[in-house]
Amino acid sequence: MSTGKINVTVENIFPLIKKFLYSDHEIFLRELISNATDATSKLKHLTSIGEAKVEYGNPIIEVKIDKENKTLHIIDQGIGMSAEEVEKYINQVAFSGAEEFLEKYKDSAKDTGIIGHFGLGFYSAFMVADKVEIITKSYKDTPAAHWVCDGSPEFTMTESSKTERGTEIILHIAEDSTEFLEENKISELLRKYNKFMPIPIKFGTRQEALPQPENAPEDYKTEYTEVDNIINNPTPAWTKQPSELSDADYKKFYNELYPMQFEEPLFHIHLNVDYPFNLTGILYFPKLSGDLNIQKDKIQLYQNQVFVTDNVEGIVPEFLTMLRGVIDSPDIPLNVSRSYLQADGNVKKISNYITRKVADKLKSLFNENREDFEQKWNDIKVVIEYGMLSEAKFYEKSADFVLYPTTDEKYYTLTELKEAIKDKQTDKDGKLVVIYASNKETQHSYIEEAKAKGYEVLLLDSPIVSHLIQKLEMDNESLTFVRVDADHVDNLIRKEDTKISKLTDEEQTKLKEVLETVIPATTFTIQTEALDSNSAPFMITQPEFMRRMKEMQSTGGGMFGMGNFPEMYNLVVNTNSELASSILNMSDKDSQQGLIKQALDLAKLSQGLLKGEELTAFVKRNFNTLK
Ligand SMILES: Nc1ncnc2c1ncn2[C@@H]1O[C@H](COP(=O)(O)OP(=O)(O)OP(=O)(O)O)[C@@H](O)[C@H]1O
Repeated sequence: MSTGKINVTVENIFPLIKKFLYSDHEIFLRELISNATDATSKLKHLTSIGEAKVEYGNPIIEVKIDKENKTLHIIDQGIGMSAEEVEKYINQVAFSGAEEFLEKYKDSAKDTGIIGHFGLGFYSAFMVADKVEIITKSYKDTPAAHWVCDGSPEFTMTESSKTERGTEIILHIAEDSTEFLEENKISELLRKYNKFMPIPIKFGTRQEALPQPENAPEDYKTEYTEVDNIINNPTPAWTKQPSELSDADYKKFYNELYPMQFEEPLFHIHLNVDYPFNLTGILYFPKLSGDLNIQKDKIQLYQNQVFVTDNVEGIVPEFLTMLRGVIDSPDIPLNVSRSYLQADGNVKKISNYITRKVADKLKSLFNENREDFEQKWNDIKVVIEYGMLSEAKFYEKSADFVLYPTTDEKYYTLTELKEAIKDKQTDKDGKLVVIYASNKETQHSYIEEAKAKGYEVLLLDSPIVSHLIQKLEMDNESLTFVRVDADHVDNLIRKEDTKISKLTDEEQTKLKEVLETVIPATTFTIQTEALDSNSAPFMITQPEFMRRMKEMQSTGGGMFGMGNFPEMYNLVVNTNSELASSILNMSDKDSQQGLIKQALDLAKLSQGLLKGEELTAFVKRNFNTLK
């Protein structure tokens, strides 16, 4: 037996580790299983190159709980270590690594961020155990070693009688960590961190039904056999080549990743690059409904099949964090703070690569089956529009596949749209006016009027659309967007002035005065217009500029302070309508006021603005006229 003192300068760093990593104790299991996996993979490599003259076989890693002795065991069949190697790798490497770690991250460890994803390695065992044993036998012909350390820098090392190759780590779980002796807890951790690790991991056994024999009697009772309970899939879809996978395989993997997600993904993107960085993965475009699973089922980041985090902020461009799937890369630095991550050149390249792949995929989906793409548009548009606004590269590429749907479900690209509307929707200054609606129901009458004039009306209803329109207008000088209810239909596209007014200027002024006695200027700005005599006599509109700025502010951006402004409405009164003349010529003040009130209420009704008490009074008044 030998005893010794581990060469650390900090007398007792265990309490420090516990303190700093309090919330992330659970990562110890991931670290130990990673070591076991590495040891097994190394053996595979050594046997394959003829360096290790032993049978590789079908090694597994076993995790075992011994409740009685309050121990947790992690057993592998990998390369193992000789006593000298334990001395070197554990006493020196692991411990000095831990010390270095502490020195470096003493301060940043307090930040929440990515702290849980450090590779603290073997040392992390002491976060949950007050004594750790290593029983290990090297693949080389050396005696097995037994190392014991109780958390102080002192250790003992003896020879062990272990005969099989590999390493067993025994954790004597500390009083304050007994949750790690619970089967459910360990199961949960294995599912979270080790679901796709490359070596099979056994945790207990399970019953498996034996196949029913041929000619089984009617009252045949299914027989069961006990088999290893393997908790992981060592060859997840992203580690395979796209050519090996069918659509069904991709869907199956989606279910494996998100067992609680019952909706199928719309499509997937297989990522695979090995220069200038290594990255594999599969991203899925989900159907984005308003449910909260969006929050829960996120993109998962792996490092060589070990789960790291599902917070991929900074690695995946923000607009794509709404997607699902996995990214696996050994090149993403995990032991650094978020701000560093954002400045890291490799990480930026990864983010650009993902953006480009997503754009390419969207383009090919559009080219290969436009009809199908159109059907999916409603479910993917928010991600795309967000990408157009936030990533210049994506915006450039998006012109190839972004669609502009009409209220009649016709889908145009921007180029097609310009061509389709250029004859009827060019104004007197040569600008192309794109008319759009944001809600088919509430803007129904406006949409109908615009369509009756032969205009195309787009349906742009996502929450960030006002920002997008603003950007499109900036990039296309000859293009201007206007919502159907921004003005009277005759004014949406200003053509040469050929308006003839029935009323003289004095009559128009007088009409305005009369209207203002009933309709105070604080609620509506009255705008008298000589329009087609068949057009609606009263119409409420919302000027484009103010409305858009307000919308932009409520979704971030726009003009400062605009969000607090009240809604702005105009009341367009058609001076060529019969109603305008009637109002003007009425001698009885009460009847005149009644008529104005009725016309205003009808206009409000069509904009969905007549509510509450006003609506009740309106309905009552109108029933009375039916008596
Ligand atoms: N199960 C094991 N079988 C064989 N060798 C092991 C085993 N566990 C640890 N080792 C050896 O001990 C060394 C130190 O392990 P430790 O986990 O502290 O660091 P690491 O794995 O090198 O790096 P990381 O900090 O990323 O985990 C390993 O590099 C390895 O040589």
